[in-house]
Amino acid sequence: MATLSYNTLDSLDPRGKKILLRADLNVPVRDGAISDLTRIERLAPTIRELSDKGGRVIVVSHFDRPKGKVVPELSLAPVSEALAKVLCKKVTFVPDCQGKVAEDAAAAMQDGDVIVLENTRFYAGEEKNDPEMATNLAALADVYVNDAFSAAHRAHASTEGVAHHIPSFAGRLMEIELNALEAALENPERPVGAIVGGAKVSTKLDLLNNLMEKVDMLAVGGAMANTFLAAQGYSVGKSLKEEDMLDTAREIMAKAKARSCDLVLPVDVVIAEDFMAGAPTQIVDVTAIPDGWMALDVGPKTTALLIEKLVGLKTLVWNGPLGVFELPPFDEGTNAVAQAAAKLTDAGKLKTVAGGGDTVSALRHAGALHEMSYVSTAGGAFLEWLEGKILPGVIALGEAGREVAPL
Ligand SMILES: Nc1ncnc2c1ncn2[C@@H]1O[C@H](COP(=O)(O)OP(=O)(O)O)[C@@H](O)[C@H]1O
Ligand SMILES: O=C(OP(=O)(O)O)[C@H](O)COP(=O)(O)O
Repeated sequence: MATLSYNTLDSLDPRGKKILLRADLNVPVRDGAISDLTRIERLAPTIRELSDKGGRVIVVSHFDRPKGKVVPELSLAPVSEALAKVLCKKVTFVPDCQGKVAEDAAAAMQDGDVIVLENTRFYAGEEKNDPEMATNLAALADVYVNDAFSAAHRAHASTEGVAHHIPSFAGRLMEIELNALEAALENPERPVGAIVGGAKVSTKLDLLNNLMEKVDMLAVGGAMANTFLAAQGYSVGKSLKEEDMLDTAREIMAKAKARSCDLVLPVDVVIAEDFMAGAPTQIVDVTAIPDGWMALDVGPKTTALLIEKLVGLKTLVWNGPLGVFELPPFDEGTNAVAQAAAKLTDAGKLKTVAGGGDTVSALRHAGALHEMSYVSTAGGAFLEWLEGKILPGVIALGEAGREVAPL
């Protein structure tokens, strides 16, 4: 868990400066409405500080994965409205993040103003870390502040490239996340267990390889588990799985055996034919998922097994819900395990560090959020940090920041 030096807001006088603030406004959405405000609430103090001190705050963020195309449903306009409500302050939405529209909006700002630019991932250059896009973003501002720890594992134009052009600083949330995770997990009390679930199989499955070296128990749930079940030769019906990653899953299973890491996979699942509330469900062993059905939650035997495993741990890290918690009854596994973790934490028997946009939402849904020892806004970034990687967005603050003349 390496750390790097970086400038913080303590060394920035924001007055009169245009500040490009990389936030993570990738909030969970359900039925078209924002279902959890945690990322916005955790970001708000940085914006308030910069704006109250006379900075001109240009918020930039991605939202979901539009893959370089303009997808109107993935506009940041509604998130900008939610930000204004949390800040109790006028926030102007700007319908582009580079080019004339963004340049004019930045040029018209007064001290203390806050604007939100449109989704950076509407441009393919964002995820390619295109130098031209990074230059365009940097040209909007005098300084760059990265407060998006949860996107710091992505080397994108707005998280990495831009820091090479203008003086760069870590925002307050970035600072808090890095310090809190280090304090909680630098020398964790063993045994350490990890629960990894959720749906971002292609980006998270690979990192289990390294994570396994850091933990004594690794439990895999959610859609992530389906790939492991398929890799074991079980049919998973039409469950979400990653065909390309079956070999990686096999590698991870073999490595767990060789390293005596306790790899816990579901033994039973809750299945449905349709992805909707009220659809008929069944509980089946993982060996008996019928064609045309989907595993949407861990089953009761798996839930009991996971709770039993928790009792033997001193430290738990958790990213990714165990099922489609947004759609009851597929929230039951996540709820039960979260409540058990909360109880053990409350009793002082377990330290729990959980993170991820949807994980936070799931823990809140389970009524277990406030018992966690630390809650990070980050999921994938948190897991990569835990692997021992220095995240590109953090490296850029430490090293690229020194390539440009200081203020
Ligand atoms: N078995 C499953 N099949 C499909 N989706 C699942 C399954 N289990 C969990 N999910 C979904 O995973 C999503 C969260 O995954 P992810 O984005 O990786 O978590 P986080 O944002 O906390 O890092 C949730 O929207 C949830 O519905
Ligand atoms: O929601 C996020 O990460 P998370 O789902 O791991 O918590 C971040 O906004 C990063 O999003 P990405 O995984 O599409 O790059």
